[in-house]
Amino acid sequence: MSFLELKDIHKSYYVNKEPFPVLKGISLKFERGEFVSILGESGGGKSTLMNIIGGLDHAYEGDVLLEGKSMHAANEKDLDSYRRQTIGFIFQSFNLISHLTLLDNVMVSLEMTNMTHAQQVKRATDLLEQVGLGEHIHKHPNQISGGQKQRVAIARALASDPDVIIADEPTGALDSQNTKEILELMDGIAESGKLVICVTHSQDVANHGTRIVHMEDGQINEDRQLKDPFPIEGQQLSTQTKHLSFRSTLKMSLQHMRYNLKRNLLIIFGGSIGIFSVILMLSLGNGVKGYMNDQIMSQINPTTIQVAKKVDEQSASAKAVEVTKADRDRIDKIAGTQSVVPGYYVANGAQIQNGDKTQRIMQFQTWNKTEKASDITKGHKPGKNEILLTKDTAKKFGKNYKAMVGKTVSLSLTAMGDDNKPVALSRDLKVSGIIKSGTDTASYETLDSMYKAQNVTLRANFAAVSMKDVQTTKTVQNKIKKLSVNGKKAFIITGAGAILDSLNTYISLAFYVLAGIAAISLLVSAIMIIVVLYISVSERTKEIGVLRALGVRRRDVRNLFVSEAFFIGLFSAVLGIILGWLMQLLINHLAAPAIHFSIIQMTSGYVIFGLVVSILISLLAALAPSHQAAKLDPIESLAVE
Ligand SMILES: Nc1ncnc2c1ncn2[C@@H]1O[C@H](COP(=O)(O)OP(=O)(O)OP(=O)(O)O)[C@@H](O)[C@H]1O
Repeated sequence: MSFLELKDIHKSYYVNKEPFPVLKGISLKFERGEFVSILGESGGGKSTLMNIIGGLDHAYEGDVLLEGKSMHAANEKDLDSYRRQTIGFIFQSFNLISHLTLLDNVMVSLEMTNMTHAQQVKRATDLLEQVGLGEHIHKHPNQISGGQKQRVAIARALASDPDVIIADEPTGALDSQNTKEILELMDGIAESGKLVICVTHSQDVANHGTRIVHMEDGQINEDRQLKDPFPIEGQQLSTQTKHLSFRSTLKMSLQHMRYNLKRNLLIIFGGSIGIFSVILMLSLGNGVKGYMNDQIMSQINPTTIQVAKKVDEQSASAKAVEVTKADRDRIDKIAGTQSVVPGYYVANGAQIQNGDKTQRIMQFQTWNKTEKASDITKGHKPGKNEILLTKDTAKKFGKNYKAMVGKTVSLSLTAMGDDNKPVALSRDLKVSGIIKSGTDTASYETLDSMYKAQNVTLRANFAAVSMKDVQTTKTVQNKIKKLSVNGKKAFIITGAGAILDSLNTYISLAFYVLAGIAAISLLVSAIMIIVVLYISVSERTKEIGVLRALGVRRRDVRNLFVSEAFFIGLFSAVLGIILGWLMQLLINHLAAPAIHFSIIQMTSGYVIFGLVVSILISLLAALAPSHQAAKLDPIESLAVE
């Protein structure tokens, strides 16, 4: 049984569906320790035969037997492992991976062996020393000469200790001195008990080996033994291989990114702008919402709301809009309410007279908990026959507005009788104090007695409902909104509480629109990443071919591009977050004197969101290009100039 045997190999290429036969029945036997040169005219099918022997091409008739075992039934996985374990390729154009150092070029093969990392580094260094490149291991391929490149390729081919070395015109690109040295190295390989098969045009090179096989018209027309094969000592154990680990693909993609640092930094910067704008928009939305709430909350009591009757007509009668005792009891039953008190709001404008000055005031209502007692700057809340003036109203009666406290003013307003006839009411009230914001107020009892004095009934047109905290207020507010009479909603929330809710909705809406615009820049980054990865795939086609020839699986090639996209996404997100954070510091610092509030409020939620979105977008963008890379045919990829 021969070590490697080719049995009646036929191979045709199909051009426009027409078969073009290249190999027409090749049968050959090879042994370890042989240095076989395959000679023949150009286009005679030598490379085609090498691809079949090397497990790169599976579409042929006939059979390849390795130690008697047929390769015909081999699937893709078997062929990957065959190339890793049994074959070492040496190419005419060296095919080193440009972004890896010489050491790492050799390491690619070794990373697919069961050796420890330290053993791998030692073996790669030893091999490079053996081929005379010990001092250059950290150089990149573009920093060494052609002859040196071919030595690296030899070291790489030998790395995983394969049984067969296939060399396609290994000296084709070298001068005579380098040719001599490379042939000596190859001699040494055969001498070490490996099978060396070398395609060449040069008779001199062929004469160097132990055997010459001559091909013509797709067949062997001469098979000549020059010397005895090198002796093999015992059964050789080759190194066990495995597929490229995920860690190695991550490392390789980082190495590639580092090699193309400038370009990748630009891409990452581009990507980060998308993430930066999304995070900044969300944080700004958050900040503005917080600011608005803060502003409004500072003027109202957030745990008390005003509830009015929901009526369809604009000018409903006082009776129709009355929030009755029954209504208040209904509201009071809702869990979470602490107090429900009647209130009256004068919409028609009331008048306050102080001496000869009369002021018309647009808002007047009965004192209730929506007013903030803490905002009373002088005096106290209105008691019986008292009135509390806002700072604005008080100022209209004189510069020294605080002097109004204790004075008596006359409050006039128009009440509506049950017969819908207006009744004028007026009473002298003592100014109990000044409040810096809110409404001019008197107590409900005071107003009630003013009404009674004129035989008019005061009908509460709102109820002030108090809760224990803001959260309960929201829940109760929603429950009140749901209460109905005859299938129709019974109440509406009035006052600042109502504005707050809709304001928040508008702010959120506005910022979702802005975040949407920022999302467009994310989309642009995604397209950019897709384009970049496609360019990268086409730039690296040859490298993909080399990796496949070394036994790297399709899946690992895909992972290589996916990991690169992952890193682009990750680094873009990190940069975007840092930029966003810096912007937050800057804007908040600049805005602080004017608004005393952090207008940009980045949360950890937004940071995580940005990170996840960026990585997801990059991975999605990598889908098609990485799939394309994995799909590439290794022979075609290697043939790319
Ligand atoms: N993918 C392909 N599709 C169609 N024809 C092909 C393809 N690859 C090779 N051929 C043809 O098959 C024939 C053998 O090609 P191959 O590369 O094996 O020759 P070769 O002996 O290695 O030539 P050279 O010494 O010039 O490298 C050539 O005529 C070539 O044009």
